[in-house]
Amino acid sequence: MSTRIAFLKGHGTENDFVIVPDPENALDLSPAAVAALCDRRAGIGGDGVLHVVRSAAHPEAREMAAEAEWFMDYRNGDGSVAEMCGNGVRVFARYLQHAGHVAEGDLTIATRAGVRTVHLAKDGDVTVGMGAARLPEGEVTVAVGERSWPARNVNMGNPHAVAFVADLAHAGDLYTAPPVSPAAAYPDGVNVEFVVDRGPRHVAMRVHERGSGETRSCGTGACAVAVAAARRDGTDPAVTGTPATYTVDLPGGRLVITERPDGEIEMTGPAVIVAEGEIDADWLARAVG
Ligand SMILES: N[C@@H](CCC[C@H](N)C(=O)O)C(=O)O
Repeated sequence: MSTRIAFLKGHGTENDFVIVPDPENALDLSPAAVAALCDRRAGIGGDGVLHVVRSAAHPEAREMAAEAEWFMDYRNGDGSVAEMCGNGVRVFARYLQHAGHVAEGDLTIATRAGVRTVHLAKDGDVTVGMGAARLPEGEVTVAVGERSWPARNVNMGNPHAVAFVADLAHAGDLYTAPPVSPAAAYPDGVNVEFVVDRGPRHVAMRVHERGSGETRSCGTGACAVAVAAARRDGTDPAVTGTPATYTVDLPGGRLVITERPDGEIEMTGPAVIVAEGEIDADWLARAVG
């Protein structure tokens, strides 16, 4: 009988992930293996993989081991590595609780963007301290077909271009990545958000994610959108001295984002484990070729 690899499936506002627990970092999770797992027809299906590794066992996380026992080794659906995933970190925390590694309450998780603090609430929602946004200087432009928009360059550990549009349909089918210029502003690629207003401090968005295509939600994207909206609306907490809270509606659900005067951003939303099972290691080896 062939070896089995444990997995779970989870999502946060329908941004869905294959969760692969591998505490000692024993698996060879190549880009091709990640892409095979995320394949929605021939694999399990997901926007990305949450590879769950003890920080002490991963070369990229060893230095964070004293602060955070677990490292979220996040991979996009095409197998590429990303610095951070906001929905992913909530689902990662939910998995740790589900597996009995942590209890309800506060915990820390190591990511490539640094250590993140997480609160697992009794009501089921998960709040993540997402750190502060960086706002690189310079104009960027997002285009779809004949239309183009000025966009805000926001870095949440990973890169975003946020464009306010009149209608979310103007983003088109998002089958391919919308061009962002100048390309030099994003040497490692970019996640692109299209945003419309729904009411005071209430917006809706669609996203094209680097390495995954259009997804039903993006946590770092929602944070980038809230930061851009606060600058546009004159509610920048660093200027007003008052926290700014935005409700962000996504195709897959709702996230609530608060930015504080010191720049720290908190994101609250759901995180759900939907299934668990075993991957046939022979199948994975064949799929990788
Ligand atoms: N869906 C995620 C972001 C995942 C990484 C992104 N595609 C990138 O390459 O930066 C989120 O919820 O933040």
